[in-house]
Amino acid sequence: MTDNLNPELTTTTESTDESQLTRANTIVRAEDHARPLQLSNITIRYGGDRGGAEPVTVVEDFNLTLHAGEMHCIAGRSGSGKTSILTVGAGLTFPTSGRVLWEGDSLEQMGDDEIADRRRALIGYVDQGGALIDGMSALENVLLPAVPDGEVEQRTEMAKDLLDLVGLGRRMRHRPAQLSGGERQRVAIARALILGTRVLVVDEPTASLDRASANRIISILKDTTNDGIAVLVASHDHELVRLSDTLTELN
Ligand SMILES: Nc1ncnc2c1ncn2[C@@H]1O[C@H](COP(=O)(O)OP(=O)(O)OP(=O)(O)O)[C@@H](O)[C@H]1O
Repeated sequence: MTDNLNPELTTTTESTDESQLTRANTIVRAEDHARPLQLSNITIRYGGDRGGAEPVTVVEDFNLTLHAGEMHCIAGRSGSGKTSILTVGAGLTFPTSGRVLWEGDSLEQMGDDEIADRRRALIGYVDQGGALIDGMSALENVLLPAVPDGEVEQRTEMAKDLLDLVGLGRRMRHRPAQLSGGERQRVAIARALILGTRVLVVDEPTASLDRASANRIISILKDTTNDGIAVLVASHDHELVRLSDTLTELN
């Protein structure tokens, strides 16, 4: 794929200025663009509240630096903590201890509103199954993240381009029920890229897909990294593991 999935990214990385302005109006140093996501000494523990379920430590002292233009795969058996790490990295949940840094800034120093703003500008999250809204077309689903900022009109061409790039240019008016599992997953990936994402976080994107559909998803994720986007993916798919640039295997 030679087309650029992320025009905003090109604009910012081509600049030689030491500091750059992101959509969230935050000054980001150039070197921090190269490491959009870092997890430092992350421990995730669930339960243990008074009267609650038994405590379970899922992840202990976990470290990861995700680089721009790289696909990192978190592999491991079911229940090993892959989704837990993805949601912590995306700032959707908080670790029990440790630090999450987005472009060099620690989430500990941010309030809820700033985390939400920064997440919208930085991260596209595709959850397991890539849930879409049933009553909306593929195009409307892709444009959904642009609704809160009133940017639907301005992003419509980009949404069409993204659907083209994931091979669904002729299915824009189709609703999720009219698409296959792999096609729905591709719409979900396009939707996660619509705001000019620099980090694409994807949970088990090839689960329950046949080999051909799974390979198509993998090649879209690889193409995404060619545009400088960092991809963090949880998967036990051998082909995805093989094609990732870096790998963490959880026990
Ligand atoms: N909110 C929660 N409260 C208690 N336990 C939880 C919670 N969320 C996850 N867990 C437990 O933490 C462990 C890790 O879950 P997680 O979903 O991160 O694993 P996973 O590797 O993504 O699994 P899978 O491959 O099956 O999706 C599991 O044992 C799960 O039951």
